[in-house]
Amino acid sequence: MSNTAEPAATSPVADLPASTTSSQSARQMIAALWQFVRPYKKVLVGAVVALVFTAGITLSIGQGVRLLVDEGLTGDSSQALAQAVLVLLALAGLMAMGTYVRFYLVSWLGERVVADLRKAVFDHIVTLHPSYFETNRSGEIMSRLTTDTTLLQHIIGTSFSMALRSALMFVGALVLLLFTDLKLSLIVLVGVPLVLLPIVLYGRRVRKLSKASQDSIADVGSYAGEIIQHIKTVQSYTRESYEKHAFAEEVETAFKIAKRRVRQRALLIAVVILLMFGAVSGLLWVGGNDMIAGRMSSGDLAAFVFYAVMMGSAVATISEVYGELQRATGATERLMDLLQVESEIPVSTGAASAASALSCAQVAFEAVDFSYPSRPDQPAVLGLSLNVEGGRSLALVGPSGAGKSTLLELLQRFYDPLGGRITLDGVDIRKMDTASLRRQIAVVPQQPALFTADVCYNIRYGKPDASDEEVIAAAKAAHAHEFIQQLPDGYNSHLGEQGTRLSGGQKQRLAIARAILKDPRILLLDEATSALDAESEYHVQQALQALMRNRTTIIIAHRLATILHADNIAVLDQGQLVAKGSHQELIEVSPLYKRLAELQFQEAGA
Ligand SMILES: Nc1ncnc2c1ncn2[C@@H]1O[C@H](COP(=O)(O)OP(=O)(O)OP(=O)(O)O)[C@@H](O)[C@H]1O
Repeated sequence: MSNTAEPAATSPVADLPASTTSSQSARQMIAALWQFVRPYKKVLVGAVVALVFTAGITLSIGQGVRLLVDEGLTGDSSQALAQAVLVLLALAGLMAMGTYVRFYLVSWLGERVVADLRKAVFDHIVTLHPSYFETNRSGEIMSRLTTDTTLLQHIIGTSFSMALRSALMFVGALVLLLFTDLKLSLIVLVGVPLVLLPIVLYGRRVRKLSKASQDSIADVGSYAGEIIQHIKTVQSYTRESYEKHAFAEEVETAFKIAKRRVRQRALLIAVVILLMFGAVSGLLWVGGNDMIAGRMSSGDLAAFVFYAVMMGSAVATISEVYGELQRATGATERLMDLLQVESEIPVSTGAASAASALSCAQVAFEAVDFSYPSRPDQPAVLGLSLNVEGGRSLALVGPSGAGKSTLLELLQRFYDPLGGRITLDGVDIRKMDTASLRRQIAVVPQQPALFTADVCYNIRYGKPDASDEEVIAAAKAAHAHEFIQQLPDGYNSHLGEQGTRLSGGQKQRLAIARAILKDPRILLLDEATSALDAESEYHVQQALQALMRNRTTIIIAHRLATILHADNIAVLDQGQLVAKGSHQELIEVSPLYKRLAELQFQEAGA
């Protein structure tokens, strides 16, 4: 009956917004969670049996107390006392056993269900279309994976069982009270609604504040995340004290909201305690008088008070757990919402037309229109038609914001065009299986994405089952082998978070090695704009030449050398194709190209 063993009051996670609609969303929450609990029905049954068993034992302890008082303490025989104590000890032993089983099974269930839920959410997240992550802050998605699931773990592993146990205790204690003394029981029955009323009323207020509190905690988290991510910028502009100040404000706002919530909650607890002990005192007064008048034994009164306190603490526990269950409703809702987001671009449709059947890997953009979901009124690509023959290379040039990167994103189907279509060997890429389409494409981005792992892992990302020899061969072809060998642990050298321990040119060459290992039919290159030193540049160029051979290649070209080597050049401006041809042709027909080329020549000359 003690609710100190598993304190319900504070979970390590912040308060989360609770849903405003009450019992309906609670039912939905249980229905949603049930899908995850169902596979472990046996454990659940075991836990419930243990729970009922321990509740029964706890209730019978009241009878033990009665025996102890009547037979042992107020009787004369020490034999009777010994017997009563033995009965109590036996009950305690059984309870310890039952509690062990209950605690283990229930906590196991909480951990297991949350582990499954986390996996389900993550599995779903990695298949979502990229624009989802533009409209939803990554910090918020992370907090669903960690904070919301941790809260649910607490709820399933602790709060549910406490609520159920308290409900059982409440009913059991009530029945036993009625058997022990009808008049006193009626007093208790009048007292209980008095205790419940403020709980329900105040509970609502606390819930509203919880939502505000959670939102401000999320703000604090994303603020800190951003600062840590850009720590070098913060320090180089010596903005530390400004950031400290701004962060402190966020934290203080969160504190103020939390303070209001805590005050309401403290008030709630105080009122409950006051009412509960008021009721117990009333009971002792009436029952004590009955005992003095000889209408009740002292053991009966002791048992009665025992049950009344048990009932009271059951109600108190439910009041605490109630708030948590409300918060869990919010957390579950958010997780289920996330699970129900449908990817606009399915990763694998199982469609018949597999890109693996590509014959020459010819890429064509046909009257493509596109604007990003976050900027629907601003076209990023407008009526663009462009053709790249299989095995040939096309350089995209144009001022910043012309839509060059967007074309590469569309071709990888991170977004779908709003008008027109993109075809591979004449087949609309929307009709292809997305996974097999992407398997045909390798990208070497301007800022290569490296994972917090070693060199080998990062190169092998292009082909997870590649042998060590294949990895080394790819690194050699990418002109990366020499510098990798000079790293402290060669191919096993750890690269630090996002590959921070490598130079720009080295990162690029790892990305090229990764692409070589993938051995794609189509290659998308976004040349680094940052100037590499002559030697790095030479190595990167060599590596790229090797990689481009016999592959359909689209390059966002910033370097003159690349532009001159490309089979064809497309000039883009404001999402439109303004000219296409060879370098010589374009110099003559496209003033924009001429200007861009002159700038390049000047740079190259310099
Ligand atoms: N995720 C996005 N959400 C909204 N708008 C975007 C997004 N990415 C790019 N844009 C906008 O789309 C337009 C085309 O951008 P894109 O990145 O394709 O240009 P770019 O030619 O590759 O430029 P750069 O050479 O500077 O990389 C720009 O106006 C840009 O602001």
